Amino acid sequence: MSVFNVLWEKTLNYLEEDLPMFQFNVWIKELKPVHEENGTYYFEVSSPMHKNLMEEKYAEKIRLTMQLAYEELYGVPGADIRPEFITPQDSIKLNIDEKKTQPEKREHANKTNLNPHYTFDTFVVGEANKFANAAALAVAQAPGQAYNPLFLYGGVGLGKTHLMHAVGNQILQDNPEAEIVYVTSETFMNELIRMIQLTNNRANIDLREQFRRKYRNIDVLLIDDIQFIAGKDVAQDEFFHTFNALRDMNKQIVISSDRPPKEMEKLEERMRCRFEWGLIADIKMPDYETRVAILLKKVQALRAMNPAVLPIRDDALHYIAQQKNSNIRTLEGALQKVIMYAELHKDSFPSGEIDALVAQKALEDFFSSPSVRSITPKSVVDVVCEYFDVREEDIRGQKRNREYVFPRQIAMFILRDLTDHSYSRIAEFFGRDHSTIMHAEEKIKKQMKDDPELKKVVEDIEAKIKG
Ligand SMILES: Nc1ncnc2c1ncn2[C@@H]1O[C@H](COP(=O)(O)OP(=O)(O)OP(=O)(O)O)[C@@H](O)[C@H]1O
Repeated sequence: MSVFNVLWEKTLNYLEEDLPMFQFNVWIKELKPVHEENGTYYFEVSSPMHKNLMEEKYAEKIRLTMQLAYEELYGVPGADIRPEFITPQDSIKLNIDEKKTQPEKREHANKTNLNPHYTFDTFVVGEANKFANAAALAVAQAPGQAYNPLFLYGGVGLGKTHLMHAVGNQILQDNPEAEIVYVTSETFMNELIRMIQLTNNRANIDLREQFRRKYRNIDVLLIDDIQFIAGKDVAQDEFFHTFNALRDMNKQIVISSDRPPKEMEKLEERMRCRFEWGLIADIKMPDYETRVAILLKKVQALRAMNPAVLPIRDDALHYIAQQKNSNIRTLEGALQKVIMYAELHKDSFPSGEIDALVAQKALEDFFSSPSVRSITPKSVVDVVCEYFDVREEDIRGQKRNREYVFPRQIAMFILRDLTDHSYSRIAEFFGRDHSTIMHAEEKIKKQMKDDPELKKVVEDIEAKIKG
């Protein structure tokens, strides 16, 4: 799938939740992403009337949503995104059909859901992750031959996903023809369940074949957060056969987990022993110097992407990095918060640079919140249910009435705000895809900016949760 298609798929998920069903089905779903050039994203529309309507009514919404989706996919703001709507005649004039059939190779190289920013170059190596990094590099240089599977484990937000993507990106760079699939175990399970439901209908019997082809006719499988598969019998069984098929053909498998195989209680024995066949490498919390170096690298990347980001002095980075109990994702969150704060208050520090004092001000409440460990998805949902007088099964269920969707999104937002649970972990609790959690987080964040009453509601609920 091309980068444009991946971005559009994610944008569609968001728009589907935001727009009335009729508008979404009639106008938005019909758009055909055809071509991207220097930030302009061309969509083919069915008629001049459709084009006018898109330009007048939906263009801005689509632009903002694509920007949000871009940031969520790649972890950096989507620079200048401009949607453009063209009729089939325009598309001939612009010669877009010709561009669509550009060399096979380029199209192929884009067919991946890897984050291009997660590479070995952007991964900072220190004592805590040097073994995992070396193992990942060895695998990237000799896929299917060095260690198979490579099993990476470690705490939340310490770089497992980053390293997996780095393996994939490196293999793709050396061999643009390689078929690489990155998937979380949660998505693997959801796809499997959907496939099983659909194949109950005999007309769809070849879906099973399609599913198997997707996971077995590839060169590299990167599967993230495998711990969620433990105890799910059908998924474990399917994964067992996928694993065997790939390994028998010397195809590389990289697995990540929050714990080593021997501590995964509900994991079937046959799976455990296969996970132990290759190499098991752990990632620990990086030391202080490495944390500073990681933050520095993030700042450099951010400023390269967006020169308007104010310069940040080393003492500010040291201030952030000294928060010992925070994982890298939390530190990145702190850095983002400092940048946002500085942007809003830049008139009050004439030096134009972000220093430790500014960082300290920006992060007044950030690190002093209660231990993130004591706040669980269940404890948040309990308080939210009480506040809105709804039942837990309605919040965690699939109903889409506003009376449930709104508290559900608030609960998702609060979990991201008060804890360092990953999107996948929260998604798993709500039985949804991680993009739904990202969307809820962004949506509530945006609404809070415009609506002081909502801000107060969220603060009240958060205060109750903190006790
Ligand atoms: N050594 C590092 N160098 C650069 N960035 C890092 C490093 N370690 C972690 N990060 C960054 O921290 C963030 C969180 O990392 P990542 O998502 O890979 O964590 P994870 O271990 O997969 O977490 P989870 O268990 O929640 O899935 C990412 O933005 C990643 O780029």
